[in-house]
Amino acid sequence: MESLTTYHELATSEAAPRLNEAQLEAVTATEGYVRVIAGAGTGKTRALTERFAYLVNDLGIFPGNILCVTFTNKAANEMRHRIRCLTGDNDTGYINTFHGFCVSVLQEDAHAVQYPKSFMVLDNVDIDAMLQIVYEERGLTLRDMTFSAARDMIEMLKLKERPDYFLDMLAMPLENLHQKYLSATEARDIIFYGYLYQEKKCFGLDYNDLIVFTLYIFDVHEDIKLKWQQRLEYIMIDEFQDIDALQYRLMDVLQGYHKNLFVVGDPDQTIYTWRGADVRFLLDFDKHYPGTHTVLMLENYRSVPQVLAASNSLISKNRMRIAKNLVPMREAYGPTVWHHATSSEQEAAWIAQGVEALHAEGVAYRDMAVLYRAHYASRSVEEAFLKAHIPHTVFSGVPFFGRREIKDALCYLRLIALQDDLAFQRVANVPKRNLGMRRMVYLRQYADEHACTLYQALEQTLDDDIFKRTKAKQLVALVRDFRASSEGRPVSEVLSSVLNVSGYEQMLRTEGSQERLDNLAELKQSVHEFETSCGEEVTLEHYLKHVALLTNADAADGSKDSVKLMTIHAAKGLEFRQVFLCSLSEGVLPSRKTRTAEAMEEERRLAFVAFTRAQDGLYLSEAEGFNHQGAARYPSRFLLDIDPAALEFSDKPADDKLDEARNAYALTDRWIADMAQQASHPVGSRVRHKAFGEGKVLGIDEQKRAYVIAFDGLETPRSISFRVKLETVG
Ligand SMILES: Nc1ncnc2c1ncn2[C@@H]1O[C@H](COP(=O)(O)OP(=O)(O)OP(=O)(O)O)[C@@H](O)[C@H]1O
Repeated sequence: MESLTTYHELATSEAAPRLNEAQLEAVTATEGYVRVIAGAGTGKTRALTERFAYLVNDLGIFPGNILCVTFTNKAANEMRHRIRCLTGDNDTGYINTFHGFCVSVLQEDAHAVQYPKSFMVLDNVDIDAMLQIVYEERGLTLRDMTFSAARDMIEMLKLKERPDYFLDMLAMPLENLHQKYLSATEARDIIFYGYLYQEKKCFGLDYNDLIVFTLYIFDVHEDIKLKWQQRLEYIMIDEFQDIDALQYRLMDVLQGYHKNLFVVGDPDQTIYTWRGADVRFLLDFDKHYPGTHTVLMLENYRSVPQVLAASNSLISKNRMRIAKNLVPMREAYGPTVWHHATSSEQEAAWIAQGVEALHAEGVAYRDMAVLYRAHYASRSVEEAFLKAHIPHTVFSGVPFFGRREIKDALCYLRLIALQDDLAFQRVANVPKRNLGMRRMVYLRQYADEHACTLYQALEQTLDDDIFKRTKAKQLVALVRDFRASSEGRPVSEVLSSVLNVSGYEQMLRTEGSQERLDNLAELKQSVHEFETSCGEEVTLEHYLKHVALLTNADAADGSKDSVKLMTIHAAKGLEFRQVFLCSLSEGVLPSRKTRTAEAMEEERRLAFVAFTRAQDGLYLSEAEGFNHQGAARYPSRFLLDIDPAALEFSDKPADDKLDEARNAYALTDRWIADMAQQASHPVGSRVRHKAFGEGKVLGIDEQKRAYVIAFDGLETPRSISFRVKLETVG
């Protein structure tokens, strides 16, 4: 174990960051199955990064033989950067999200399922554009189903009801799939098959497909599977508490040859159950992989003791958990404050004042964050910040990469790289080239008849009369010129140039859309950063696949000195010196949609994730008033979960208000308990009710959670709630 000594020396030397015993163990236990169960802020991410460096620097493993899976692209970028600093190597191997890794597999091996290397990764905006086509073709309206509901439905069908859907995409000829779509009659089927057809037509893959296609290729091509298994000598997975079943399957396949699998997670930070995450994968890891070496990390380096005391007391109220307490390593003082305001406006004003006061004490704006459960909670804070001229950036709402100008710019790049229909439809007439609806219909018909893309249709019909007074020729010339000249050119340069030559930026200048121009500048900057951080040469195709996987949180860079406003989900994995958690009202956090005891615990975990983002100070606030449904607002139960000794108060709510609040929690809890009641008497059985006497169960209303009972002594049947005790008769 010479390397361990070397590493230990390195780890405890002045030059390198110190690692504690548990971290050191996690870093140096490289062989076999290793599970790290660690608390928030205990240095999981640091241990993961150091482990990567240890494998490469000390053990001589090639970065290209290591897969390191992170939860967001932002985390992947950060890790890549940290690892480059540690190893000095530009090749950082496969540090990616599961989806990003699948893109790498498919880029190399999609030919095995007759998909081209240039397949497209679809994001929500692309999916909506496809739905738009389906809705128009089949006369559906948003009243039939909103796009967002349609996207959810497609995802559920793909995951649960029709998990074999991909066979339709792979084995069925395009025309047959088209027919299946045309002959569908129910809205659900029309949307589903219409979408599959659109996807296949442009070789588009959504996030779900990326994993499903990869698994399918591994299933049917033993040689390809073995190649990847052999390549990945070490696999490490961060945020393992939020892994879902498909990702777990993928990981299980990938580790099958070398069997070196390292996972790290915190059961108390599971906040994606609603999206299919299952903490059991972490808890039962040792059962699935016997011989698992488990490391516990509890020493928290992030937060001051006051913040940890509040966090520990909060999460200890969850019943379904393995008890563990975070141990503070910092000694500094820093408050956890509960502020009760009389209105949302006052709450927001208090936050603005707090931010200004901290700023005056020398805290940079970029080191402060305002977190909230739901997007709408940001509005009043934003208004207060505008009034007080506090620089701030909202990382929620319309995602950066979903913004109109960003999507348009990316579609110009796509038009150059792929000439796909979606990109063409989006920007052919932006800026105006006189290629409106009528000419688009003409092109669509031509494309259908000649089985070609819209862009090819335009190329072939350019001299037709219908295009006489248009700028169609300029558009085709633009695409041709850029296609010929873009190879080998940096993507950032192509982007700047196409926005200029196409007249797109000019159009925004004429419109006076400074914010959109600023966003484009930000995009150019992010492309440039990607090029410089990527190491290898970035092609246009490569960049486009990467960007389709980006989410809102990925745009949350730390360069601007502004306060960050984001949802708690977006703040996962991040840390800030000062955290303001606002709108901590019952019905917001916990959300009023909480229907089960499990969901209530997930809400509490969400609050815990928010608390544990804070390094030096945590400010919790809520306001009196009425919620959107017109009911009185109460402080969140999670505030009362906190050990009062860990809190400082700034305007405490009156005691009678708190009593009312406790009554409101009890009501919700009773309702949740009722919802959990199951029917225990089958239809047809005889029962006895304490007031109505004997009767027969006629039916069971699951929706209402009630029996329908014909009592012998009553003329008409009654609905009786599951919650009432009934005796079995006979
Ligand atoms: N051994 C250590 N000594 C000093 N500081 C440390 C040590 N390990 C980690 N830290 C610091 O503690 C903070 C938290 O570390 P890190 O982000 O890796 O935690 P984490 O476990 O991934 O957190 P979370 O799960 O809450 O997102 C960071 O600022 C990191 O630099």
